[in-house]
Amino acid sequence: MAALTLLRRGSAPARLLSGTLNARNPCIGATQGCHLRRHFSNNKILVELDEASGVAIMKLNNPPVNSLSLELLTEFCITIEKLEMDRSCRGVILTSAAPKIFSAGLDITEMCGKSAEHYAAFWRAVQELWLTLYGSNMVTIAAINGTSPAAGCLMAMCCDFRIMADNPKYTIGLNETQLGIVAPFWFKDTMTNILGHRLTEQSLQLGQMYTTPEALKIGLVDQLVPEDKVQSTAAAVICNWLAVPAHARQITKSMMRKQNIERLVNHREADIDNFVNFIGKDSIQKSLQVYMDRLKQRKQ
Ligand SMILES: CC/C=C\C/C=C\C/C=C\CCC/C=C/C(=O)SCCNC(=O)CCNC(=O)[C@H](O)C(C)(C)COP(=O)(O)OP(=O)(O)OC[C@H]1O[C@@H](n2cnc3c(N)ncnc32)[C@H](O)[C@@H]1OP(=O)(O)O
Repeated sequence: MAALTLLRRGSAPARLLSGTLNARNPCIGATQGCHLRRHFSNNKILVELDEASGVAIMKLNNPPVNSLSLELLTEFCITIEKLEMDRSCRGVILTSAAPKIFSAGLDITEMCGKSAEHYAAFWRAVQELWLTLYGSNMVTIAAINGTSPAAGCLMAMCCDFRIMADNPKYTIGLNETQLGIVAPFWFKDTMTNILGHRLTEQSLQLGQMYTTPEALKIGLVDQLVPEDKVQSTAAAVICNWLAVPAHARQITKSMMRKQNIERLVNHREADIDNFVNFIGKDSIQKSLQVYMDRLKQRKQ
């Protein structure tokens, strides 16, 4: 259904080819003071679209930790698609409205004690998020202003560029094995394209969460900046990306990501069956329950 914008639209979409004003650098308008800002929000996602620059700031807003519930996942995809269809939007900065947490990853309660039908609907929504974000034509910049485990890290990895707040308390990584679960092949593929095979293998087996200097060193994030500079740096970086001729950048992005996207599209139903069977196992349910109990005990 949604997703696969890159593949569906194939080459450069008409909306970008027909753009005239500031086609070379759409951020120019923003610096000339002609700010037209549109705000819209669903329950869990806040959006501010600056029509002058063509940049939307999309904030995850699901307190306390931005866990990715079915509701949030659904709203996320609707928002990206809406922005994708909006002629005035060319790029998205993805960030968090929560202090200190970018996203805690998938909402574990959606994967515990529910029916097979629920697990299937949930997993389809997780797939949809990946397809929509990873396959977006827009420039996507992750402004990672907090800790970002598992699917939180996946969301950041789907973006074209990652800027993280240089805070010693923040970590990022795919920690699934620490929960007794397994990152699926498309999480793995996304990380492999960033880190390479060896490092991804090690990272996934250990369920490694990286500190910010470690994440920068291995290339999991592209830039570390002081916490109060995350948004301004993201705004500057996205201007550079938007200055590249859109059709050429999009075709290149499509060329780099197409294979991974097709792999999930072609195995989507089998991947859902796999998830439902896996997550429904007593042993896996027990692992998740133990993990949730530990999270709660940490506070006592
Ligand atoms: C053969 C098989 C082959 C292939 C496999 C097939 C299919 C694949 C199968 C499975 C794949 C699943 C992929 C899963 C991806 C995920 O994203 S899983 C989620 C991983 N996330 C985490 O591990 C993060 C856990 N949370 C934390 O570490 C911390 O909460 C935090 C560092 C994010 C924040 O710390 P604090 O600020 O100290 O906040 P609290 O810990 O007190 O949390 C507040 C509140 O929120 C609850 N919570 C935290 N995280 C989650 C979550 N992810 N989901 C749901 N709820 C969460 C936490 O319990 C607290 O609740 P209360 O106690 O206040 O009720």
